[in-house]
Amino acid sequence: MDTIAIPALNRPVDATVEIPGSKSITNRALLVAALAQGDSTLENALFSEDSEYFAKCVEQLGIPITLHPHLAQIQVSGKGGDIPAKQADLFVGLAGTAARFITALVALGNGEYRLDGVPRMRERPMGDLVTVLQNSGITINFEGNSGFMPYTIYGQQFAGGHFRLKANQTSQQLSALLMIAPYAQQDTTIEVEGTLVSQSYVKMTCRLMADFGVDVTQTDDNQFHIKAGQRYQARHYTIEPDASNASYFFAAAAVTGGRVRVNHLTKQSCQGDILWLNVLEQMGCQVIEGADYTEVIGPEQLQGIDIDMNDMSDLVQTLGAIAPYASSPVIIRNVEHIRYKETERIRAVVTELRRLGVKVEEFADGMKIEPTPITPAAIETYHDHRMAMAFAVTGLKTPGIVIQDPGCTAKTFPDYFTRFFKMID
Ligand SMILES: O=C(O)C1=C[C@@H](OP(=O)(O)O)[C@@H](O)[C@H](O)C1
Ligand SMILES: C=C(OP(=O)(O)O)C(=O)O
Repeated sequence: MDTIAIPALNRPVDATVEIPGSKSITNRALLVAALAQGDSTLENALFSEDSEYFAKCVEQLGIPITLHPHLAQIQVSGKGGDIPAKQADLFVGLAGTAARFITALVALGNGEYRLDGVPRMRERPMGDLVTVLQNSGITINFEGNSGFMPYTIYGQQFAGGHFRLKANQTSQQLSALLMIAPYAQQDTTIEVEGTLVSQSYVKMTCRLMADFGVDVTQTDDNQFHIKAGQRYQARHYTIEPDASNASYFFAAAAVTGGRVRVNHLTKQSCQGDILWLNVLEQMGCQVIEGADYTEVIGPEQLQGIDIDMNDMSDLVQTLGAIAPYASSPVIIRNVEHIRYKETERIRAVVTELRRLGVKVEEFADGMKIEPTPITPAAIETYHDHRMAMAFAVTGLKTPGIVIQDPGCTAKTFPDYFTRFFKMID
């Protein structure tokens, strides 16, 4: 297996970086542009496994897509809600957004659509979404366990109506239903039953829908109404840099007492993970906001923090990876749902921190990390891009840290290590 050795720096980083487009915005924009009538152009789109699987699925459904990777541009020729393909065998890799959003998209078609992913994708929750589709009259055949991929959906223009949906393991199933609902046969109301995790991503969904001309009415935190007959408008759309992927670069400034500027990303971002800047401020960093950039300046000594990360759970690994360098414990709470992501993330972070000799206590919904001197080790990444990207930052302060299978960053950030090494050049 490939590995990358991270060279420890005995100086602060001092760099300005560009981060590729947001995965979450790219895949939402691909979906709504596919449903719009006519040509949309997505600028600063992400080119990575997650977005490429998504684009390929949309194309297989008969909606033309032209990829211009060198321009970071994608053109989508939307079919106004029509799904031309009557049959498709679709593969989503490990992309949770593709799995959930494409499942919902094919429910609008009139045909037979088989969906599958990598083995871990077959374990990730789909059940609450497919139950709503079944309750609306759509037939789904599961090849293995009920509620999990692989399955075949017999689409027949989603009926809409009133549904209850659980969203305590992932918010993506709610986002998926919201985005197809304008094309349902009747108005749709979705009532979230119990806890809604990752709320910031649902806000992002409503924002993208509004940007493409569709309204969602929210009567309270858990009730969403979408009028049938609304239509997305094709348009030119510029995608923000990925705030989750910017977190590693800001973290590099934080741990080395250095300075990192990320261009084209500001606190006005529609991505919940922009809250990472507040986390770093609370840990002692200085954040400078420019008109079209944000800069983080790290302190001499990071402080610990006690934080609910439910709304920014993709950052648990970033915080976990820098936590041992804080002067007091870091406590991460309310993220039980990260056990269902690319890997069982609470277990993965705890295991790898312990491999580095760090004192960590695991909770059902988080962990407590004590300030501990680190013993270098080879970090296992469990096919999870965020394990590789986050623990590379740990390696900037302790000589001898090695990242196994660095290629797993291809999921959302194929040239992460090129940019990471440029930052410390
Ligand atoms: O809707 C989205 O784009 C996402 C929602 C979050 O997932 P959960 O809702 O499963 O927490 C996040 O972890 C994922 O990276 C992207
Ligand atoms: C959880 C993630 O991805 P997804 O759920 O979209 O596969 C992620 O990118 O950290």
